[in-house]
Amino acid sequence: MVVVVGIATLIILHSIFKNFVSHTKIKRAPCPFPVWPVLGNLPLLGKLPHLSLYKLSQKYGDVMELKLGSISTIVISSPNRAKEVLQEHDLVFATRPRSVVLDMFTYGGKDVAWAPYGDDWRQMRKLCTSELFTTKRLQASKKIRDEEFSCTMREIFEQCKDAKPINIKTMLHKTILNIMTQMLFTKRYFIEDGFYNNKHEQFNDFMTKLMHIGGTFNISDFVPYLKPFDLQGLLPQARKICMEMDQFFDKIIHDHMNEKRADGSKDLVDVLLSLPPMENSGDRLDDNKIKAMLVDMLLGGVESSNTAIEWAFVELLKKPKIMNKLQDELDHVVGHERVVDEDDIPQLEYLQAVVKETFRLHPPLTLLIPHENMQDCEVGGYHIPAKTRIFINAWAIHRHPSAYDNPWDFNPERFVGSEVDLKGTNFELLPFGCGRRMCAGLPLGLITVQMGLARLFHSFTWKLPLGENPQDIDMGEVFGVTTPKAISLQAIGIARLPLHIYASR
Ligand code: HEM
Repeated sequence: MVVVVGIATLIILHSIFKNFVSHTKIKRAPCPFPVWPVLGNLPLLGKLPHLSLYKLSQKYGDVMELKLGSISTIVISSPNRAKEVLQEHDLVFATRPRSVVLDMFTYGGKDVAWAPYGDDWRQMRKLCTSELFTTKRLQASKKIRDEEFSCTMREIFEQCKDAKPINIKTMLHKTILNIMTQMLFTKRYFIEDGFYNNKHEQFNDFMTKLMHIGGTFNISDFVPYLKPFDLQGLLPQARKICMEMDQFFDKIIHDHMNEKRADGSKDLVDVLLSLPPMENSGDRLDDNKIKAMLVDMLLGGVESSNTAIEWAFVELLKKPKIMNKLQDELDHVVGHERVVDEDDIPQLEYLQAVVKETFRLHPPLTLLIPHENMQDCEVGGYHIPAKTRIFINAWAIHRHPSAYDNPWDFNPERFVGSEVDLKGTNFELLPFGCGRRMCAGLPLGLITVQMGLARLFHSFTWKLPLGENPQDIDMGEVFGVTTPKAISLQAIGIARLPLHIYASR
């Protein structure tokens, strides 16, 4: 009897002790104040969430837990903690939270970027690496990029003659969109007689709206019981965009199935149409999967590169010595009798440093794409329950004092001779993310930014319109799918190569 009572007492004590230990072990990350009823911390995000969250991290630390509406959200703001999430617990954090509007745009998450982690995502992601973004395919599309940048050079050259200011963002948008649409479906969207026009307004119109609505912070994603009320009126707009987009993509698919190109060349839609089905039905990949991939590539591929190039322009205008040094390198490696070629990039070390420094201070996706954890996990000693939303604040990480001296200063020299690359192995520089969900289009995005800058600064030197001072350039940002400059930059190009070079391209 005594033995039985003794054993029972030991069991009870053990379970009390275990509970006590597990309770004291569970430590939640600090939560900023105030937490409002219904909205939680949402009002703290303001118009520029990456900046507000950076400021909060100065007070609450590198791992914070916010209540956004009813959604628990962890914000990571240092390289070490990013390494824990994206490398040590890569698999646990490999899924994405749902978003009402992006679900509509991506045919219910049939794409890669917004798809939940699972077999469908794995297969689509494999397609990206084995079929769509291979080195061979990137090499094959070199001519497209070369011709598009040449076309842009000619346009700038014409405007140079009257010293006309050029809207850098609008000009690059046309160039990069043309590169993407040519690679995807062999069509240019802004060209007539060698110069751009706005002939394809419908396409341009829904692309602009897609970017805008896709990047809007939707309250329904954070306070799910408000979903039926759609307080911001996003759903009718999203439905209209989806309808127009769907018709547009249907026509592209239809044309591709019915017209074979005389030269036998294949664009990315041809490749997608030639792939076997993932399900056991049909004889090829489901149309919605193809369309969802097109959305990813148009949404992800155009604005991110454009945003980066515009910010580089701003920084180079503000620091003419850096612009001169970049141009000296270009002159030394390329000379004045030809334009820059993609094969020159490995020799252009200072250009690569300028690009890294631009991505550091101005990561186009300031909070990457949100991640979500599939299981409970611990980061920085804090417990993170399953299904928590994760924001990796790349904008804050890139300014972390543990990684950079004078982090607010634009100084490409810091990357000259440094081993830090953009491939997601250095957690102090993560503009393309890292791990399983890192950018699937990195090589294309990177070469577009490098070539864009190389071509534009080798062929022209740049100054602000008369009376404007570089130090007064407005540095305001707008938060959306990407974080571009709020007021687009206008600059005047001055030709710096012999005239026949512009004419011959
Ligand atoms: C300068 C250019 C670009 C930047 C800065 C950029 C940045 C990013 C970032 C930060 C992510 C999310 C990573 C994460 O959540 O951890 C991402 C994902 C992605 N990007 Fe890019 N990107 C660029 C260009 C492109 C291009 C050109 C394409 C394709 C044409 C592309 C396709 C994708 C896709 C499909 C994903 C989703 C990957 C997944 O969830 O598995 N991106 N990108």
